[in-house]
Amino acid sequence: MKKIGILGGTFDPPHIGHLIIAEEVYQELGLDEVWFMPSNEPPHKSNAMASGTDRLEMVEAAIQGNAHFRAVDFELKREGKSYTYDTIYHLKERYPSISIYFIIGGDMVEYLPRWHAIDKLLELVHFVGVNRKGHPLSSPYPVLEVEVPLIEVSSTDIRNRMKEGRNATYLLPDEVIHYIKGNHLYET
Ligand SMILES: Nc1ncnc2c1ncn2[C@@H]1O[C@H](COP(=O)(O)OP(=O)(O)OP(=O)(O)O)[C@@H](O)[C@H]1O
Ligand SMILES: O=C(O)c1ccc[n+]([C@@H]2O[C@H](COP(=O)([O-])O)[C@@H](O)[C@H]2O)c1
Repeated sequence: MKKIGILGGTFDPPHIGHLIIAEEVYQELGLDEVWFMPSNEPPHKSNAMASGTDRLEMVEAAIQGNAHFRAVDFELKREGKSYTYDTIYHLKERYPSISIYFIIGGDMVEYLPRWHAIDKLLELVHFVGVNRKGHPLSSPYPVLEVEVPLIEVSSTDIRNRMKEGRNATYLLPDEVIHYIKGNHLYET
């Protein structure tokens, strides 16, 4: 059975926090691949500023050159809120012989009790929690814990910097900054 990590997210935009946690979990758990999966509409927060197409392009730009990372558009093809249970249910039908490690930051670990169909979802995936500043890992659910270097970066902070014309160099790959500037994202 292939061990596939899935990093679901809004990726509005993708940043080094996403890349570092994906790589750390890949190494630590000996995964075969990590799939970066942008959501269509995030279940628990307001919709992304950038379109699904732009977010997928930015993810592709961010992971280029890494042979074990892949961008997948499963959720972007589905209308409405991207509940993880719905996605994984269909994925399991399509790829019956993969073992899924769903990677989430500490903020999402805290939120797990409120995820849609969480009990059924727990039967389909292994959750992997990584620490995030302000969100030490603790959960009533079985979550594999992987310790990562604390990177205090968020998409919200990057969008704010972009809007204010402030520098975001090194917080996200140059290729993503280039895409953002070329497509006039996050200017208002
Ligand atoms: N710096 C970070 N450290 C650890 N986990 C992170 C970090 N940034 C994002 N994650 C995790 O990556 C996943 C996808 O995150 P998402 O795309 O929503 O980015 P975000 O920076 O949290 O966005 P926003 O600021 O817009 O809420 C989530 O599980 C989140 O917890
Ligand atoms: O299914 C749910 O109820 C659910 C609730 C909150 C978050 N998620 C998923 O967790 C991942 C990270 O969420 P976010 O909002 O930080 O991008 C993303 O794949 C979301 O679809 C899923």
